[in-house]
Amino acid sequence: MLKIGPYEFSSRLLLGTGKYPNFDIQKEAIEVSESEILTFAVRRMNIFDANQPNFLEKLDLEKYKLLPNTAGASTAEEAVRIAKLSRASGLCDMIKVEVIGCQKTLLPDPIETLKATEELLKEGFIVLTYTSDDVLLAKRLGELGCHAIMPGASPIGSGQGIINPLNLSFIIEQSDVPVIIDAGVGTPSDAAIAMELGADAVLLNTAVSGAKDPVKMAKAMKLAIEAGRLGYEAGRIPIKRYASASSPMEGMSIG
Ligand SMILES: CC(=O)[C@@H](O)[C@H](O)COP(=O)(O)O
Repeated sequence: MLKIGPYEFSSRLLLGTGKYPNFDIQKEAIEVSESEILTFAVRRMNIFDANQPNFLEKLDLEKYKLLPNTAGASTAEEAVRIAKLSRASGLCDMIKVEVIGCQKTLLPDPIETLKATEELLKEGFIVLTYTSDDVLLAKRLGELGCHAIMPGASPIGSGQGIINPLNLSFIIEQSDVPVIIDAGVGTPSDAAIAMELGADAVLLNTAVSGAKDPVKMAKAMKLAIEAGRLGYEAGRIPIKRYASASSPMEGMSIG
């Protein structure tokens, strides 16, 4: 089970809701993924105007835990304001902190991310923080008491996969809270590698919504995450420099 704050989930795939070709494909892909947590940018929701299209409108929201995110914020103050707006609208007490420091790379601003996390924890939110793969920053976030740490595999929407597995493994090793690899996943094998490293879950969006067949890719991601987790739990063999026969002859009497 994946445990985040007081909540428990059987799926280890968190899915974004944006950029699908249409709402029917979005709905089908999400269903097939068996994801239980859906994230969306609060800023893109027309919370106060019922006449505007709502990009969650086709979904049976009873079936999912919503994870509003603060995308669009570039300061801690903005992120906190977005989170409070989201909670006031009754969306959820969980929030994904996303404070972007650079519009070209969409990498998070470490200082503002830390500040926003601290403030939102004080406000009683269940805080999941999107961060870079910086090991010490992840440590500081954990010490603050955030409920999950979400280091990026590579820049959002880039599909570059896991650029720094070593840093991610250090983050996973030191963390007392779930580590969710977020952003940059391009293929099912990227997601499987994240899980084999020992991540607790993977959050992705573009790899599914931008695939030629999003529904098929959603299924592939689900299976890859399950396979990666099983592989991690099974324990991989040690890597050896030289060969070691798969059918040893020792103890066999060959005439
Ligand atoms: C939807 C969301 O939260 C994104 O900001 C997230 O980081 C996913 O990134 P990818 O689109 O690269 O999977």
